[in-house]
Parts: sequence; structure tokens; C-alpha cells
Amino acid sequence: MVTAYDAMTAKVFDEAGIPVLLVGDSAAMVVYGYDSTLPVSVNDLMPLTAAVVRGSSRAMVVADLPFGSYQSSPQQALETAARFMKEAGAHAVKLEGGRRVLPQVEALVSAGIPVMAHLGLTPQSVNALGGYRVQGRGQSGDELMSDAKDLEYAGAFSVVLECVPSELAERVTASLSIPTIGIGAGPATDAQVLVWQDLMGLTARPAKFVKKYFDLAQEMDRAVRSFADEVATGAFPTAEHSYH
Ligand SMILES: Nc1nc(=O)c2c([nH]1)NC[C@@H]1CN(c3ccc(C(=O)N[C@@H](CCC(=O)O)C(=O)O)cc3)CN21
Ligand SMILES: CC(C)C(=O)C(=O)O
Ligand SMILES: [Mg+2]
Repeated sequence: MVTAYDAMTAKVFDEAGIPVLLVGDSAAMVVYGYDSTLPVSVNDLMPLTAAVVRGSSRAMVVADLPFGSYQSSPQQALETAARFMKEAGAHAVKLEGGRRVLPQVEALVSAGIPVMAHLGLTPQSVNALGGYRVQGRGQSGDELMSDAKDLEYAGAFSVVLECVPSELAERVTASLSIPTIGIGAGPATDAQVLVWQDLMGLTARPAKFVKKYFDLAQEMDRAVRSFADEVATGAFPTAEHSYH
């Protein structure tokens, strides 16, 4: 799974055979420039989700439900998820949390909405967690395991495990029949997810779990400087890029 927030990026990943595209609430940070995921709203994410759906044809498009759009009640969760499915064309939704969101998961699943769960470092709770820290060390690992089992029982079709020790992710993966999708959770999960700007090298200070597969920031810097230089010197445009 890879994140996507626009049609052209979604098309590249879809055609490369990435099976699941996540329109993450990480858009708050990588698209909108906030310093956490908390400020982003349903109205901010809806057009990005619609663009990713239009840009892809094979991938499952998962819409991340933003902070405050599902926690109040199962009814609120259903209203929000229905908007992402009806107005943006999402195929599934993702929400953060364990036991405290089980009623929401059950309501969505009952309504025919596939639900991806998210445990471990749940960034919408960064203020309660005290920062972006590894979760599930020691006894809280057993709580995470029981949350994962409860989410599976409630009908979630998969679960993201973010920033947890590899050994815990391996135990959870072995204990569930639904797939686990890791980010900073080691090699034993069934799948992996990264934010695309992280794996492409656009993010200034990526987390330890990020592997940089490209240096997009450097390549873009080089290209835009060439454009500016050629405009300044008159080397661009020539007849080749002009109409007569
Ligand atoms: N660009 C981007 N990539 C992401 O993966 C991502 C976002 N944004 N925004 C939403 C959340 C926030 N995420 C984060 C942000 C920071 C760390 C981080 O700095 N982690 C520490 C771990 C410290 C410890 O050992 O406990 C690190 O140094 O990697 C982790 C996940 C993951 N998500
Ligand atoms: C990093 C993934 C799992 C996410 O929730 C997001 O991009 O918002
Ligand atoms: Mg998210």
C-alpha cells in the first residue's frame, strides 16, 4: 500500500500494480503543510480522494477518516464514511484506534463498508501519546494484541500496525486471519505501507522506518534550476517549443 493524494500520482502507482492506495490524513502534513494530522477536515480530504479514484482503475482506494469525523458515535462514523464512498468514490475507509472504536467499526461493517483498522502509533492521538513514539513495548503490547483481535472480530478487513516492535507485529500477524500492514513494524507483517513523499525522497526529515527509493527533492531542485537558468539565458524556449 502507498499513499496518494492526486490523480496523476495515483495513476503511476496504479499502473505499477500497487494494489491499495491510501488517501491518508497525512495529507494534513504532506499536502496542506500542517505539523500534525489533527487540523485536516473531511472537506479537505474529499476532493483528494475523488482525484485518486479518478486517477486509478485497478487499485482499492482507502479513505482515511480524519480526526473528529468518527469518534463521537457510530452514527457520525457512518455519515462520514458514507460521504467518502458516495461523493468521492472510495472503496473502503480507515480509522484509528482499538476497543474505543469497536462500535464504529461494527456500524460501518453492518452498512457494507470495508474498514481498515490502525493500531500502535495512531497519529490522531499524538497529544495523548506524548509524541511520535514507538508503541506496544511491554504490557501495552498485550493490549494492542487484544485490540487487534477485537477489531478482527468486529469485522475489520485489515489492520495497519504503525511504529511497534517487530516481535509484536509478528505475533499479531500470526494471531490474526486478516492481513496486517506495517509501517515501522518490521518485516513480518503481511504487507507494508509508506507515505509516497517519504519513499520518493521529498520529505525533509523522514522517520527511521522510511527507506528512500529516490531523491525527488534533489531531482526537482536540479530541474527547476535548469528551467530558471535557461529562461534567464534565453536557451528556453526555442523554435522546437514554439508555434508559427
Ligand atoms: N510524511 C509522513 N510520513 C508518515 O509516515 C506520517 C506522516 N507524514 N504524518 C502522519 C504520521 C506521523 N508519522 C510519524 C511521524 C514521526 C515519527 C517519528 O519521528 N518516529 C521516531 C521514533 C522515535 C522512537 O524511537 O520512539 C523516529 O525517530 O523514527 C513516526 C511516525 C507517521 N505518519
Ligand atoms: C501512514 C498511513 C498508515 C496513514 O495513516 C496516513 O498516511 O495517514
Ligand atoms: Mg493516517
